[in-house]
Amino acid sequence: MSAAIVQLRELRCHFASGEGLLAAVDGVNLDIKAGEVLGLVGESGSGKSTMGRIIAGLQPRSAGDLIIGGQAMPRHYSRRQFKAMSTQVQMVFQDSYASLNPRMTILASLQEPLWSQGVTGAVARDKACYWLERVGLPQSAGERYPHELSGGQRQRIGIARAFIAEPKLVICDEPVSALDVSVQAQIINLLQELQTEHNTAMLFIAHDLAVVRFLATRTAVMYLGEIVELGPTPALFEGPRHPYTARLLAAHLDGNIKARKVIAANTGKAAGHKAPLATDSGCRFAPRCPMAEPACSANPPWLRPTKVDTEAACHRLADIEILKLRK
Ligand SMILES: Nc1ncnc2c1ncn2[C@@H]1O[C@H](COP(=O)(O)OP(=O)(O)OP(=O)(O)O)[C@@H](O)[C@H]1O
Ligand SMILES: N[C@@H](CCC(=O)N[C@@H](CS)C(=O)NCC(=O)O)C(=O)O
Repeated sequence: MSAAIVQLRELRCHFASGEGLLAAVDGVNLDIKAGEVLGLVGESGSGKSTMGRIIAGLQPRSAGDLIIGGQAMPRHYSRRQFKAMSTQVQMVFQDSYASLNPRMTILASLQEPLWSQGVTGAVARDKACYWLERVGLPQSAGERYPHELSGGQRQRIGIARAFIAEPKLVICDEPVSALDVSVQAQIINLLQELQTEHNTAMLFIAHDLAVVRFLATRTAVMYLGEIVELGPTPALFEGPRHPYTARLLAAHLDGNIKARKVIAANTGKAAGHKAPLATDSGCRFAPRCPMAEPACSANPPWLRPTKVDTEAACHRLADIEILKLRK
């Protein structure tokens, strides 16, 4: 069992909203292990980006512990603490402009993470030149500015910039969803190559379940601020135990457009489904769950081991396992 790079313990992030405190992340316990690719899926508004941003130090948490490389992280970082943390954790954003300074050349942007670690001069420049080539760009691109590159090229730079200082974890938040379909696969392949080459752990946030199934060793499913199912990707995709996971997979993987529309109409933001308030009790999925019983709305379920080596937070787990075995 490899060591955990990141440990989340009862992690919470609440935002003030008109109706009260909105629980974007609500009591998440999770380890990200060295060298693993952990997929994070769930509908829009389930708290995936917020969780990624908290781990990357871009969003303060409201409560709970964030432990990186065995060290408890503060809620608010000083400049020095942020620098130290970012040697271990880097992020690739959906919007490739987000990590690049428009006034800096590509070569300078690539060197920035090295400079902040005290690596400068020819050593930093040579490394940047190496990475430019490694992500498939011509050396001449180093002299350009972000707006002079295509979206795909810019994302390659975003990736190079995340990997250049050899972090232990790279968080990818929807890294290809803003790109042309024709370049998405190339970027996914590049991420996979680099992850394997450097044995970097990756938290991979995506709506595209097929991509997560392809890339991730383990997958976590989030629903309204909570992890409802977690486990090895093949087991989770082949034998989902949580009714929400089953529904998510059915809608996305069957390519069933009608089902997808029904789900969209019944889920999260799209349906005006209420975001969870910090005071809500019971299972968050109960109002939409075909298996729900009155008890489901009374107490919150917790993650429990299933018979297929995953964990699911569902009060009806025992019945679901029996149903699955009968099939
Ligand atoms: N800075 C903020 N202030 C107030 N509410 C926020 C803030 N950031 C996120 N939220 C809310 O927190 C919830 C979780 O948002 P988050 O972006 O983490 O979800 P997500 O699963 O990443 O969604 P998507 O897949 O659409 O990116 C949403 O209800 C969102 O509106
Ligand atoms: N003046 C440039 C130097 C850039 C540089 O070193 N470029 C690399 C490629 S990324 C190179 O080998 N250039 C060709 C050369 O120096 O002969 C800068 O620092 O911005």
